[in-house]
Amino acid sequence: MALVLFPRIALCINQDITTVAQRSNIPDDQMTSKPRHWPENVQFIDKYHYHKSVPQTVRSFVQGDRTRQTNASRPPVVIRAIASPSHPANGQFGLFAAKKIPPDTHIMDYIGEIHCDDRPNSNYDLSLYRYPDGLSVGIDASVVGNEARFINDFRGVQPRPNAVFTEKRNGDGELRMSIWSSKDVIKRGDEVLVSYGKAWWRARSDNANNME
Ligand SMILES: C[S@@+](CC[C@H](N)C(=O)[O-])C[C@H]1O[C@@H](n2cnc3c(N)ncnc32)[C@H](O)[C@@H]1O
Repeated sequence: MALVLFPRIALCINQDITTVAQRSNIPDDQMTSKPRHWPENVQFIDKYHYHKSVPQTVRSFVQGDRTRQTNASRPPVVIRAIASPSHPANGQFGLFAAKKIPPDTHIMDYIGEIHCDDRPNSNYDLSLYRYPDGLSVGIDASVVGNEARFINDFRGVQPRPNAVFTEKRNGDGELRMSIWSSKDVIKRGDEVLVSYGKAWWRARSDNANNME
């Protein structure tokens, strides 16, 4: 899994959600209610947005047959500010279980902007699919996304992740990167943590070293 993040884009802090929507030409009917602690400079969405770098064939592949319809329900997680000096993401946000989550349970899907261009500076960019010819499809949640964008890596927090990313088609046939609980129960109040993968961290430490 290659999760890749931007150093937070310096969008104007008091820019409201309407302004972001207008700027990105997003229809009003795609605006959904924001969860608590949602940042003002990120648009909350529950459906993919498609960047112009995505060819129609790729878009059709991601969307699938779309003959079925499912209703999305609110995920069993909440966004919470981290205020623990021992947490490596102290001062940021994380995703926490709002209720007990049984093992091997679908928690939610990672939603953002589907793109086929390179986003080397995004820290919210997750790899969705790679074609044999090397074309890569990513989901970038740096500017638009859902609660899943707040999931942290387990390193320095817990000995192991309690959740995993799994590529799967949803009930509508759309290709999603979903978050599932792993083999253990996640207790109410526990932080939900995945592994971003060693390559994700290596890429960032290489970048930091190159800037020295
Ligand atoms: C996808 S975001 C996760 C949500 C982020 N904490 C936030 O509040 O927006 C990835 C960023 O979270 C932070 N992060 C996540 N897991 C971390 C960890 N184990 N140690 C240090 N930083 C972490 C890093 O700043 C990373 O670039």
